Amino acid sequence: MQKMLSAAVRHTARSVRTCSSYVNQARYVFDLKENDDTCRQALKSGSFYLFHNLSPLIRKSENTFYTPAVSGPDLLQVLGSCGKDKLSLEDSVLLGCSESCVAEFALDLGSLEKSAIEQELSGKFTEIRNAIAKINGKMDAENASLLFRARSLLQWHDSHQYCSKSGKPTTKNVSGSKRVCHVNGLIYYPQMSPVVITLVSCKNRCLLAHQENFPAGMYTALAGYCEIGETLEETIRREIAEEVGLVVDTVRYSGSQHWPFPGSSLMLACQATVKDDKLQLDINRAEIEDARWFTLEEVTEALQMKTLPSKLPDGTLPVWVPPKFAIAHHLIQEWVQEQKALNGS
Ligand SMILES: NC(=O)C1=CN([C@@H]2O[C@H](COP(=O)(O)OP(=O)(O)OC[C@H]3O[C@@H](n4cnc5c(N)ncnc54)[C@H](OP(=O)(O)O)[C@@H]3O)[C@@H](O)[C@H]2O)C=CC1
Ligand SMILES: [Mg+2]
Repeated sequence: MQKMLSAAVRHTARSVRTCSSYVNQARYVFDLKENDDTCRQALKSGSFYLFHNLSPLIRKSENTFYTPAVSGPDLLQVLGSCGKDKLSLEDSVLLGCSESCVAEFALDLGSLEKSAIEQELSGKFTEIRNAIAKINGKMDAENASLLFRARSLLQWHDSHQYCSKSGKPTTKNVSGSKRVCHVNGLIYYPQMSPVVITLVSCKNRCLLAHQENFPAGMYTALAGYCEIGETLEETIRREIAEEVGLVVDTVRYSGSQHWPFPGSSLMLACQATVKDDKLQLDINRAEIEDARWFTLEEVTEALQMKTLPSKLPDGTLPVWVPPKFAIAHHLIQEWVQEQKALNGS
């Protein structure tokens, strides 16, 4: 979280203490999570990212988009004019802290009237998933990952209002790092599901798939939820066999990303290969609409394509891959770069 905010969005934050190193920042955030009084104090000088029913407030500045950080006093003013009695700063959840140790929070203003807040704060509450194509490449990647974290946390709190054992309401601590049932003492921590996303390749071809619920023309690497008891490698092996009928030969970890759609997932991205005498696909149509082997040239072209490209003269859409926000894009790009390095181009 140390460099989450661009200079453009940090202007309203007031420095309250100095965090000269990443270790200091991490320990400050730990303190905020553990200590309700420290966190309550930090709310007064913190900066706030605002949402409305999980849609973040986004501002446009020339050709870029960003989420404005609103100061505590400014937010109190907005709440004062738009519905102070319905919400307080303590309904926020802690996201982390800036390099100068200003605590950063997210607050969902879904119980207030949207347009009045948008007008007051000169922004628009925008459903992130629908806006990805529009803001692709025009929003700082760190800003996007801050939005993903905030959305997941707010959604988790919204759906964990009651204890699954006692059925009674749960209460969040001030930072929102947990919820507690005061009847039986059960503690709930924000959860996420591990998901593997794998780019299967064989020499100079890689496998991309299209699902019915994807936007038209979008192809991506194969993904699937980890089942309880599985290792990462076992999930990859099972998902690839289930979805396209291939047997994975080698697996290499590539990177990870938090992904807040539809719930909170930790996407674990891997490169996998299959043997070149076993390339015949047997597509599971219940899960995948189409899957194909693509050449390096085809994938290079798809990477350069804008999201939601225009139709070709024959009425079909060219193949395109997920935008830079998605780890799938980086997985595909990594494979292209490795192939080009192998070919010496
Ligand atoms: N960031 C990125 O680059 C990308 C992210 N993704 C994400 O990866 C995720 C998984 O990919 P997908 O191919 O759909 O996964 P799967 O192939 O595992 O299929 C999804 C189905 O698995 C079932 N399921 C099992 N466990 C869970 C769980 N913990 N949460 C939700 N559903 C579960 C659901 O079935 P049922 O509804 O029948 O219960 C769901 O419809 C998606 O949410 C997608 O958004 C995908 C591609 C790229
Ligand atoms: Mg899948």
